[in-house]
Amino acid sequence: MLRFFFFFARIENYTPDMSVAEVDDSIKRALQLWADVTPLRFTRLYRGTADIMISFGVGDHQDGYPFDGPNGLLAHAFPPFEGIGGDAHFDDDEKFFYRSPQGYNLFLVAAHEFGHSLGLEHSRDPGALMYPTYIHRDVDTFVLPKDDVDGIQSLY
Ligand SMILES: CNC(=O)[C@@H](NC(=O)[C@H](CC(C)C)CN(O)C=O)C(C)(C)C
Ligand SMILES: [Ca+2]
Ligand SMILES: [Zn+2]
Ligand SMILES: [Zn+2]
Repeated sequence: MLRFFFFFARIENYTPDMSVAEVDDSIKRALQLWADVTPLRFTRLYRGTADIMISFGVGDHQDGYPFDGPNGLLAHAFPPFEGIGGDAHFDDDEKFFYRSPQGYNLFLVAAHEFGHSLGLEHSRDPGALMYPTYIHRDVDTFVLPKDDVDGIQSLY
């Protein structure tokens, strides 16, 4: 019998770095990466409280984990549990890109954060998405590395 894990996600605000459509598509594809290899299913909410509340903020944004200005920390997310659990915050002092050979790609950053939102810790494999340091990759050819597939499938 097929069993699914349903998560709700809501984009609370937007970065000025990209168009709304580009942010929406980046987030959608970052969630789809994980759904493609698990019985996870994501539904977008436009109001109210979702499991994964997605927002952009700068400096102290009232969760006890202030951002640090340009570069350094790019984003953070909380492991799944009630309240702030699952939420993903992006440092809007960064310039996020939709598709470009350099800079911080929102899809890649978001995919990493959602790994945390779903319960994954960091990986020691430098090829893994869950490696603690941002590594730029070509988003057109990006597929979820095996280390990450194994990790998420060990949870769901
Ligand atoms: C360019 N700056 C970096 O590589 C920084 N790493 C990050 O901002 C991590 C997110 C990336 C991997 C998307 C933070 N993290 O783990 C969130 O879950 C530092 C290594 C400087 C901390
Ligand atoms: Ca920063
Ligand atoms: Zn935060
Ligand atoms: Zn991380």
